[in-house]
Amino acid sequence: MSRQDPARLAALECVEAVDADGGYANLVMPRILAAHRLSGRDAGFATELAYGALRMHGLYDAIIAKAAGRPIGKVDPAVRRILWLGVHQLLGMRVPSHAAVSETVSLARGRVGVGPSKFVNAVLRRVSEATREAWIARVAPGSGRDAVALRESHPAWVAAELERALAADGRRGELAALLEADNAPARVTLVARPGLADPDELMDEVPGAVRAAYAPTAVVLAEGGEPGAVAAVRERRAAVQDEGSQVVASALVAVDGVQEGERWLDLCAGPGGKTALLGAFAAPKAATLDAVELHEHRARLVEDSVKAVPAGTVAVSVGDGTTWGEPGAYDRVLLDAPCTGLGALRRRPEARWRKSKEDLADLEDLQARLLERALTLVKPGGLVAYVTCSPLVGETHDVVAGARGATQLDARDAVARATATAPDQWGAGPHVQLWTHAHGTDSMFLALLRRDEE
Ligand SMILES: C[S@@+](CC[C@H](N)C(=O)[O-])C[C@H]1O[C@@H](n2cnc3c(N)ncnc32)[C@H](O)[C@@H]1O
Repeated sequence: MSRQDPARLAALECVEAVDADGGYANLVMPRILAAHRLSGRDAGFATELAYGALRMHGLYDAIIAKAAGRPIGKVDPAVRRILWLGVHQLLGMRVPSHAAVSETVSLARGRVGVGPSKFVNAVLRRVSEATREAWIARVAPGSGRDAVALRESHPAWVAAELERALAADGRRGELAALLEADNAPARVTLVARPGLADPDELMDEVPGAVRAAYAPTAVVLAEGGEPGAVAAVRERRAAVQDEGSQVVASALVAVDGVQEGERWLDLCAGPGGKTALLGAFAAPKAATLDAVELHEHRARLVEDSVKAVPAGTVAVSVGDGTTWGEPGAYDRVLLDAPCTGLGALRRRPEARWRKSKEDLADLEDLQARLLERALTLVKPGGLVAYVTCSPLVGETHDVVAGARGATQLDARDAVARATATAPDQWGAGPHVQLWTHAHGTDSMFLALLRRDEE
């Protein structure tokens, strides 16, 4: 039995659990790290290695096939996963070549046997003979969309949809920057829920934490920052939440001025990040918030997320948002619709490989039905915020264009008010589209609709 480096073994177990068994890296990795008793730098190395391999294997498959001189389909999947880890150390991390090759070969010997480990050795030696740039020039030459997609390891259809979304938002020519940003791990951002925690409190507690660029509630942790170590997070007065999510939820509250006792609805609430932020805004105004979620286990997560919000503010229900509720009952409705999540790819290394065009068509239909229901549940004159963490045209512009009985407001004004910025910095309107490469947030879409008076 050859010696195996525990951090590399942990990375391999994560890649296997995700690629072979359909797991989610962010759920399986903490358990694997705990089982190997890895923490600090070793845990960071294992996570960077596993996540990088899971993200970049579209590119790495092309390089492995070239280096091996055979189609990738002819490489045993168990061996291929080990090769991803080796290639990522060689081309995506600053691991010295000899260590990357010898440690990965040891891993292969222990996992798939001596014969395949020799193949791993030969392929990795060949890969180590050229730089990342030289390999890219060989397997993905040119600057066309497919070459950019391969270079940045995105499925071709995803790159095509993102290119279309950029063009629809006046951002032609930004595809490479967007796809590159998807491959950079996101810093952890916290929300200080208004009235429950203060950004200064979070920054005092966490060395190196700084205010985020736009949302006054948002604090960005330094690299390696551990949210579980923050008292306000444990007490649910603060939480991990992307800044883009904070911006769009806050924008719904920034329109019109909130009146005492308003009724609000969060129609797709799980796991409850935006519910808790809205609840924190609602409590001082004696507004109430109904939160609806289709899945029981996710509704329980919503209940947990609102623990620190004053009692009596938020009521959580399990229900189907396409049929739930009392028509005309609400002043403000947040519809944070189920979507492809293609605007949040940096958070989930495997996500880009799990979606298909068929999923997109199903989601577009569901999104349209949920928006129709949201516009039924809001009062005449009331507001609906339609939000997705996807910028795809079919999930954003097309869904909003199909809405009946409502008028679209200029969401840039609401975002500007929520973030103390100028409206014209938020695009051409009337929607607001945040972009990972431009704003450093998830690529969230926001449209604000006012239900027409009868
Ligand atoms: C984008 S997530 C919402 C995220 C949430 N707003 C937050 O900030 O934590 C969409 C949620 O909608 C739920 N969902 C899907 N179909 C639904 C339906 N028909 N009715 C209600 N909820 C639904 C999903 O289970 C998922 O939890």
